Amino acid sequence: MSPLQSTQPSGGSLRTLQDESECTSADAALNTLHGSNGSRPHSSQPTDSQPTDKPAAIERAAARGWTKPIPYTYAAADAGAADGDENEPPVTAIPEPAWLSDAAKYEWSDEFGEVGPVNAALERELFHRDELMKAGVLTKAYEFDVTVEGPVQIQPVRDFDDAGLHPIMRENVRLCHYNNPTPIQSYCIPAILLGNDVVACAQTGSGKTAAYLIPILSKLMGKARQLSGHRPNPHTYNSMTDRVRAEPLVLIVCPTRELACQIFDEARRLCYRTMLRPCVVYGGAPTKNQREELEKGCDILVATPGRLVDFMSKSNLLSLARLKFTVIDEADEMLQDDWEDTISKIFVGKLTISVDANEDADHMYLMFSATFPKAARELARNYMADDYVRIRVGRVGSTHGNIKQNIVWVEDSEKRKALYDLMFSLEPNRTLIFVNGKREADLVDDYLYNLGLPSTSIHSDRTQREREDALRAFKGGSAPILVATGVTARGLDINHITHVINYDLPSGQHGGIDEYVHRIGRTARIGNEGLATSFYNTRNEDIADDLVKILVEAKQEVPDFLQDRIPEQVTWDDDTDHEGEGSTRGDNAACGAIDESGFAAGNDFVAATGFTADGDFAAYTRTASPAGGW
Ligand SMILES: Nc1ncnc2c1ncn2[C@@H]1O[C@H](COP(=O)(O)OP(=O)(O)OP(=O)(O)O)[C@@H](O)[C@H]1O
Repeated sequence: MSPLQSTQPSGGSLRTLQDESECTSADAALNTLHGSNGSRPHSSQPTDSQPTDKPAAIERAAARGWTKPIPYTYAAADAGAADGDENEPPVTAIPEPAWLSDAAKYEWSDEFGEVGPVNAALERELFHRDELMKAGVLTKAYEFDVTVEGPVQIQPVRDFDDAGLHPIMRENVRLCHYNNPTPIQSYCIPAILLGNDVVACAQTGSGKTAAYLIPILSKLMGKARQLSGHRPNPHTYNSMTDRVRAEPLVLIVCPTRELACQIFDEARRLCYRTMLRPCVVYGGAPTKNQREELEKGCDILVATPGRLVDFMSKSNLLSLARLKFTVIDEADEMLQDDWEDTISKIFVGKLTISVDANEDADHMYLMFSATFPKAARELARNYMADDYVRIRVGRVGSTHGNIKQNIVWVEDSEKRKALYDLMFSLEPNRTLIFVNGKREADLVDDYLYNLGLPSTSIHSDRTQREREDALRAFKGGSAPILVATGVTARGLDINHITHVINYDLPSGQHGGIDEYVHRIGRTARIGNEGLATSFYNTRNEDIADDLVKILVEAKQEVPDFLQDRIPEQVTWDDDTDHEGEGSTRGDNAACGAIDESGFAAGNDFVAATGFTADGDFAAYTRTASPAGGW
């Protein structure tokens, strides 16, 4: 018997989730469900909670409050506009785009002067949709250690008013309802405005996208006219005679199509009323639509690697010669071997010789992620300027305290039943279920759907049409249960995902603990709270040690069957600033030039004094909290 097995709870009165199925309080249900000692939640004996015929199943799900499952016509079901304020004048709703790349953006006209006029319909579509994320209200004090490493002193900003933003950017930030910068934004905004290359790492859902978009776009606003390529007039545009070659100033590359569309969405909001024109290109959707958008001019290009390289090979369609900023989002994923070739093509002018090379000395390179294993960090340095700034909020790869993490023992053979019962143990809410295989995703989705639960699924074998429709249904609420493979783990930002379930925990070979962190990070974003439930059994022993460290670090309950894995002290092999032999940064970081002066208490920003006498590289750590809420 393995040590793990010997610590499993055994026998006794085996509870079934049926006992909780009629609970009205989610918390009460969870407490009983998982037991105060993390006891095995599911019986291996048959239970009678699962209806045997479909009408009864649908009736039971409806009685619990789940919406009726609908067959595959999601787009039609969700086409409605957001609810409006009675006092607002009627505004014609912008119809849902056929593809996310076609989504409406602010169309600039040269007659506009410095700032474009308000476009009420677009404003409503960009800033007032029900499904947009709402920041949580802080119920407890949060403090993060922020480590900054680099040759320049970064003065964090605590208020967007003091950040030196372009007035239109300031206004757009207000329209986004971003009241205060998050800790990563506090440091990245000044670092990027100062012109530094940046490698940044902060927890999931902490606003990293805006941390780079706000300063980059703000820097370009006001200069766009002089920097951008020729732009046809959108109001008289003739696709036969007026089309131009896209020459973006900003390139943002990320690993998944869904994430690309999401970053594009944020760029659409932050470019509102300016001449900066964002576009997105990603695989699976027709090239025609994306090409047509590029031909109207593009300043901000968000892309997945494959489609980008494809378009880069068409020199009359896309040129990177004007690029001023290259951002790699989910950088550790993008720096994996699979992408190496693509990434070096993207870093033209840095690593490879190309006719279209961008030789601009001012070209800035930025990398962002919530996880950043040491090997990826070392690789990242090859692409950055020598004087790049590295910013990290909390430990690289850590989760944050507002995700309640539950690990429950469920044998493989019992997983479906346990899942079904779990869906009845809590109030119906938007729930994301992760499995490790595409076929499993289909099977689990079918299983739930046939039992009257409003589920849909997404994985890489699905057509892009199906992927976009599934996400739309999930966001719109017509299918509030989404079964997904890891493809959606990274970056997805959907409001009110209150529960993430790891039906399968990620294996060590498939992302391991980093993928776990990304997956559970789909809930409890930007100051909200959420629950992550993971089914665990002997097959997950390979990530058990890291899982326990994550639980202890985030002050979560460790179940009985993992108690013997608790280390005396939680340490992480690669959590060090020593990035390799002879690293100047590492040496200086280690020589104790650290200033612990914080700005959390009373929002007191104290100047960092942690620099070496000769002003060379130094690392310093402060604490930061989301000033006055998110
Ligand atoms: N200052 C802010 N105040 C309130 N909400 C914000 C702020 N900045 C960003 N947000 C919102 O927070 C949500 C999460 O942001 P984002 O997706 O950029 O997080 P992230 O750190 O990139 O997460 P992940 O690592 O999971 O990709 C988004 O809905 C965004 O609109």
